[in-house]
Amino acid sequence: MLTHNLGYPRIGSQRELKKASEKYWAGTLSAAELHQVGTRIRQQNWQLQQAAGLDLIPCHDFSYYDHVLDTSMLVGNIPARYTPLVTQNRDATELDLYFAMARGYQHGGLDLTALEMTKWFDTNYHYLVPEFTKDQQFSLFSTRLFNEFNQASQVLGAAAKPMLLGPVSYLLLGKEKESGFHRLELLNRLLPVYELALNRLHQQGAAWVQLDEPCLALDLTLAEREAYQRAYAHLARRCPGLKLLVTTYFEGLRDNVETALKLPIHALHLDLVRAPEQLATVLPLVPGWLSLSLGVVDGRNIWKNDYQASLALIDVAVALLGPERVLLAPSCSLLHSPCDLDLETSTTSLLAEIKPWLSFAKQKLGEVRDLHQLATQAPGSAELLTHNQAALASRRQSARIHRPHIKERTAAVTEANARRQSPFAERIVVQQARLQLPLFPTTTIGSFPQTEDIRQLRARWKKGDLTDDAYQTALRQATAEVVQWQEDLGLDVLVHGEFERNDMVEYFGELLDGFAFTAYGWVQSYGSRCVKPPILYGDIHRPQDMTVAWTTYAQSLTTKPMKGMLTGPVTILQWSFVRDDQPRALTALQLALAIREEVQALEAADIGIIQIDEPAIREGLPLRRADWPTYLAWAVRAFGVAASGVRDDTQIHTHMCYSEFNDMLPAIAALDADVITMETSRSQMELLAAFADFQYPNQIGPGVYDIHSPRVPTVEEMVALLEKAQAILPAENLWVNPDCGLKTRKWPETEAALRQMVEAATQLRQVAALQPVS
Ligand SMILES: CN1c2c(nc(N)[nH]c2=O)NC[C@@H]1CNc1ccc(C(=O)N[C@@H](CCC(=O)N[C@@H](CCC(=O)N[C@@H](CCC(=O)O)C(=O)O)C(=O)O)C(=O)O)cc1
Ligand SMILES: N[C@@H](CCS)C(=O)O
Ligand SMILES: [Zn+2]
Repeated sequence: MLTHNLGYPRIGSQRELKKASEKYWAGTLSAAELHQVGTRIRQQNWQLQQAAGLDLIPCHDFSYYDHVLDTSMLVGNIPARYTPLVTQNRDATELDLYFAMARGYQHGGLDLTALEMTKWFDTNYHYLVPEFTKDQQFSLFSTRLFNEFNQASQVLGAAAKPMLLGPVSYLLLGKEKESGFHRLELLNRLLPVYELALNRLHQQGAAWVQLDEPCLALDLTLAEREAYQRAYAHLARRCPGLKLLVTTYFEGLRDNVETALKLPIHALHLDLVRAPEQLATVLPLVPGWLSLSLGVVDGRNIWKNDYQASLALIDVAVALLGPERVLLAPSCSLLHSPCDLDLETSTTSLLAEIKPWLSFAKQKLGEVRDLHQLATQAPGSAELLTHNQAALASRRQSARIHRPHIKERTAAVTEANARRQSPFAERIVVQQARLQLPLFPTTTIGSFPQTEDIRQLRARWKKGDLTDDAYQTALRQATAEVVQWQEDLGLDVLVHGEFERNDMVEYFGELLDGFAFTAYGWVQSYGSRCVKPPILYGDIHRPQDMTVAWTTYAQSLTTKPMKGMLTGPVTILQWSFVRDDQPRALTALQLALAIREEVQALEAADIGIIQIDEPAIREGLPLRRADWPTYLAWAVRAFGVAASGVRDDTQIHTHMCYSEFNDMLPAIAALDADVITMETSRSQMELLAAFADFQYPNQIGPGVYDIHSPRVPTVEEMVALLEKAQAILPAENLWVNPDCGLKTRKWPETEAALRQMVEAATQLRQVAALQPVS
């Protein structure tokens, strides 16, 4: 029984890669220094996994930005718009090209947009979407895979297990950039490149190669299933001698079991945390040539593994297949886990109390090793099991988790609590009478640049080097400046800037009872950006106002409407590590009640517009359509509960970003937010056509520029996008705003972009004023 790992966090336990990449982009670190940081992180990760006793250790799980982009680089899928970077700039390196595709490029007269970015399945990780054209060609381009395999094998003193995104998932996760073909038609051109790569790895000494095929756990068409057969028949035939391990995760195989089990591969990985029930279906059908990798340790959450439950799964598999055909592993890559619980050394925090219940990436490797020890009944097994059961029992019995009055309130929520008092058509009339907004009102999504200054201020305050008073005073000053600045720019609906927030979820986690938070529990979100998800371990209670003082202070400085800014219940749920001892729907409802109280407190403080961000509502959508109705029903209800405890003249906004929303328009309409602001600019407003077809009744602010790139949009391109929007949606329903919050941007580009955005709205208003009144 071999133990292995699908992937280890690549940011470094102290976020070394984030810090180095950002310095490299700022021009204060050389490429060689950045590569040194990368090399060091990989080396540490390999050594740590070796020390944990794993048999097969992954390599090429590291990435300087994103592993899907790495695959594009490997197979030479570089969209034509990046060619001038190489032809016009002789000094441009592969790394420059790589980061240009990731972040856009605006230098030396070149203005290249980044690849589109979207959510990696139902996680908070974002990948860069491969672009495909009809005559797409592939060829081996980047040699990073081969270099890293050599490095790993040197460090380990044995062959590492290279991992790469499988060819079918790679194609399915991409997008056609022109009509007239389907990207799966490119498979025949792609496979020879995979074949070359695998054979080269084999020549370098690889025995196993891990090919991630998470799409194999999705709803598949016949053509997609056939593509899997074709792809792996080809690779098995052309790469003899290599042991191919195909991994699936985030869902069960369900109706793809037959397809998966027919693949001529050496081993198949199953996510038995998300879908433990699939083992019973799969086991009797496993062909004689196939080994099973059992993903029994949760790669997506931070709770200690229940050894008894895992052993029950391992034992049945071993009984049927024999130990030599069973591998043990985490459920998915540990990319989604924080690095190391041992770094959490505070003895006074709440976390210290719940620490025995937790396990981060490093500890999860220990769990895989323990499970191997238990499954093979090695000496010390009994103590391991007893210790594990004691930790789980202490969590189950903890008085910290359960609050009867919260359970009663949650049970008493009615359907009326989840609905506004009047329909939108009536609400908008009283809201407009109160707010007096112009046509094409301009606004932003909430956050403004979180500069070094602001972050250091907070770091000093958290360390105790700055008093509460000094911290508050500095934040009030930043808020006052940004209010004045927005007035000067001519924005119509202002925000307070969110300077007091470390993160839009962690901030609320810190203020609500039922959450614990970590000091170093960072997880990569995209590129160099990380999040520190709070740990939702118990019943949720709101002991105090969370945003009212900041919002009312900002409102006191202006006569323009100031938007209250909250994170919605589904997003808090989705971006936290949540309890696994009750249904997510129930946890969402508890969060919704807490947010509802905050919404009501803002209304009572005379705030006329309240935005409840729900960027993660799409991300939480189950990966299988059959499960959608149940999720959407409770998610929409949770939003409704949070949003509906207010008068008709209080305008509720929501915001969503970085996902495909077309397939959930009825649910978005059911949220019944008065205004929704959303990402559309990278996809050139494609989404709006769907809203128009659906005859979406409420107001919409389609993002007119991409905030994930430092690139400053021109007035003309924003006018063009808005004209597109206006051609399909009533002008009086349109708002003008960026894609998402501006916290990741710098001030100069933020000011330039918003100035142009206000100008774009002004031009549209002028044109509208010239139109005859119908
Ligand atoms: C909108 N998005 C979000 C997602 N998920 C969230 N949980 N939050 C989001 O906002 N998912 C989808 C999108 C896109 N994703 C992101 C994710 C992360 C960022 C981002 O800017 N992250 C910051 C970290 C934010 C934070 O927690 N800041 C803290 C700590 C700051 C810090 O690093 N402090 C230093 C000391 C200070 C210094 O020297 O500078 C330290 O601790 O070492 C804070 O502000 O207090 C990031 O930097 O990665 C954006 C979009
Ligand atoms: N209000 C948040 C939403 C991000 S999705 C922000 O502006 O950062
Ligand atoms: Zn957003």
